[in-house]
Amino acid sequence: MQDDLAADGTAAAPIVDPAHARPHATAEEYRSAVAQARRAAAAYYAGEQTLLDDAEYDALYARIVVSEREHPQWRADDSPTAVVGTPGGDIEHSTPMLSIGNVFDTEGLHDWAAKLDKALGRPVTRYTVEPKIDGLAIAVRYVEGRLTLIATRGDGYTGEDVTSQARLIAGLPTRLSAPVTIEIRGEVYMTDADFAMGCDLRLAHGEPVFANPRSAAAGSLRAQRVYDVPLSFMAYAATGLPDEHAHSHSTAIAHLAALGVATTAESSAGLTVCADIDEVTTAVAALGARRGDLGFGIDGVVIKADLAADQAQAGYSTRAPRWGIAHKFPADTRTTTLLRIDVQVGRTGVITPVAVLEPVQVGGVVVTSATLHNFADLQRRDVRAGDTVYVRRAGDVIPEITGAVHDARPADAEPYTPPVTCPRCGGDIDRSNQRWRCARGRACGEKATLLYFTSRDAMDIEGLGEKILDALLAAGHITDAADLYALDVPTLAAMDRLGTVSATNLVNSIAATKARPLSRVLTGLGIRMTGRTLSRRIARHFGTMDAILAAALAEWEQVDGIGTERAAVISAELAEVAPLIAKLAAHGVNMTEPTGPAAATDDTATAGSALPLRRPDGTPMTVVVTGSVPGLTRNQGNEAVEELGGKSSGSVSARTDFVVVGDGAGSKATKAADLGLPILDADKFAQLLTAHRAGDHDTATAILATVTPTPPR
Ligand SMILES: NC(=O)c1ccc[n+]([C@@H]2O[C@H](COP(=O)([O-])OP(=O)(O)OC[C@H]3O[C@@H](n4cnc5c(N)ncnc54)[C@H](O)[C@@H]3O)[C@@H](O)[C@H]2O)c1
Repeated sequence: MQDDLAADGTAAAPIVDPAHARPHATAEEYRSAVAQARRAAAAYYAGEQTLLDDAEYDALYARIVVSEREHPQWRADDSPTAVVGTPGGDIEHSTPMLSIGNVFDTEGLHDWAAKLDKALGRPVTRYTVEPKIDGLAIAVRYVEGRLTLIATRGDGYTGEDVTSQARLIAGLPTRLSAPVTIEIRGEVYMTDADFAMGCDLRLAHGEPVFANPRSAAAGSLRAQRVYDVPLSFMAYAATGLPDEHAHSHSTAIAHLAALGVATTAESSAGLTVCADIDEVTTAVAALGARRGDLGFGIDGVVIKADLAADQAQAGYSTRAPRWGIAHKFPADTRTTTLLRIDVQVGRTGVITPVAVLEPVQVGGVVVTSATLHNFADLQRRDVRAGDTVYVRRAGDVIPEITGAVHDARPADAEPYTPPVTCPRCGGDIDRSNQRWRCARGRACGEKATLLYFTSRDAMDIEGLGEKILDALLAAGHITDAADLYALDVPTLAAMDRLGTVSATNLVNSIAATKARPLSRVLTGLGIRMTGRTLSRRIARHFGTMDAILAAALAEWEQVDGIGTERAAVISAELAEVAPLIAKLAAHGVNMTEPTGPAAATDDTATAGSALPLRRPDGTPMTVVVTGSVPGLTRNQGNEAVEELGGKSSGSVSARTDFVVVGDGAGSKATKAADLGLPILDADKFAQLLTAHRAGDHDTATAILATVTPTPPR
């Protein structure tokens, strides 16, 4: 079925809006989709290993909805569109426990609000915005303040009695602070911290890990095992409250909190009251941005008409209230194929298994690799190349593999064999700790790191070749880049091949590099996922190393070219090299980026200045350089674009302002012509740079005026 979904493209999308789904071609196909959805839902609600990830389920569901709309005669009684959850139980609910409608974007939200206004015949009085906790719904009865019953949502009309689990659920007191008789509804969920602990416990008991905190909560609620981990509860509704508290959703929730129940309002996500749908949109975006920092999983935001009077007037459809809607977020756990397991050796010699994945959208980001933590964990989880694995991005951390779908394992998948020697230097591995290390520690790989640090792209230390580095390492004179700055003439002069003169020259040339701009130092650190261009952007954006080290993940994403995955990797790697940075700074290495026209690439900076590659509103033009520019290397060509105030890009798209085309230009020039993009000859570009450097604005303007669009082919 995954193949079937992929064929129409729906499975590849993180979320499928029914508006974009295609109906099934035949009644048989429809029925098989219904059967598959039923099986998946049964596993999902039972907290077993999920057969599909949420996005795949949503795609399947969306096609079922569209098929039923176009072929009402096909409609099956057991269609997932006809039932809520599954299966039922012995406890009859006082009122049905319904699902909730979904929207996936701001447009959908506005449409929903417009429909609601129309149904009321007036604007909704006000709204509430609260987290859509990714757990499972329960109804909890209190009689005179004492907890008497907990029931799962089941099929929406009847649920299972799970009262005996009350002791496991934090936030749900067995006695309220007042002797009231009410029914509370809310979500049982597992916090991120409890989920991590739960996975370890299950592994220790030889059981497969849960796919995500939601299925962990569902599994733990129904199971009775000694090692079950704590569950948590958050209330989002109640019946039976007196009018003074029940006249609005926000007052009802506040009263529940006063009775001692955990609610959405005091959670880290909070409950926001909004005057209109624009305020709602802002609140939804704000909560979405904090999604990773809440300490528990949310799969969206729930928006409700706040006033009980508005709710009563709007009423319900068969499956869901009309007065509430969920704005769903992209799923944060997806399944994909593990292509192979790579082994990475970190700067300090730590050896880690890394999963190389079939690219998959997780939480709105394309993920291609994920951590497998350590070898012991990998073996316990029994993850193998070829497996379908769960990939999870909990907020802004590096994606992780939480387990494999063992039922979907190909027959020929071989168990993983960890390395016996360090994959980088071939030396012994120290296995005394769970985190394996090359026995040579930092010394492993330091030559490669040092060579890069001293290279032309980075600190560009003249006269320091590979042979001298080898000799310095062998003699123990240096162990890292910072030690280079402590070398003195007598030490160097005493070495083979180096006399006093050469030694003096080398000491001087090393010392001269202390003044290099921060961008060079950053490049030299060899942070994964950054190169020279990105290091320059980072340096210019933050200005100082202190600001870089203090930057929060959200600030990283402000830097052009840095998305969530990259931000997490870069900041983690920087934290790892922080001691080296401190040591370099102690030797007097410059840790600031010069400002001035050449540095003005920040989108907000120097609007209206004399930088030729700025648009009238001061934002940088996007320029692609392809082929050679006279007098400049490729890197220098890109640097020149930035010096001129533009933003250099490696790929041509409709958003490119113009393309600089030089000798040897290839497919990028062709694509630019296809798109009818303006082209600037490389010679003219070199002249533009010269004119700009000479402060000759008229010539620069005249050259830019020759940039004319080519007609599309
Ligand atoms: N992966 C699978 O195989 C699979 C199978 C079945 C369902 N699903 C997932 O479940 C979803 C459908 O399930 P559903 O019908 O239970 O709907 P839902 O879980 O998406 O939404 C309704 C539920 O939201 C919960 N909720 C959380 N916070 C709330 C709040 N603040 N206010 C009100 N309600 C709140 C309630 O429990 C309510 O029952 C699908 O979108 C799909 O992603 C996945």
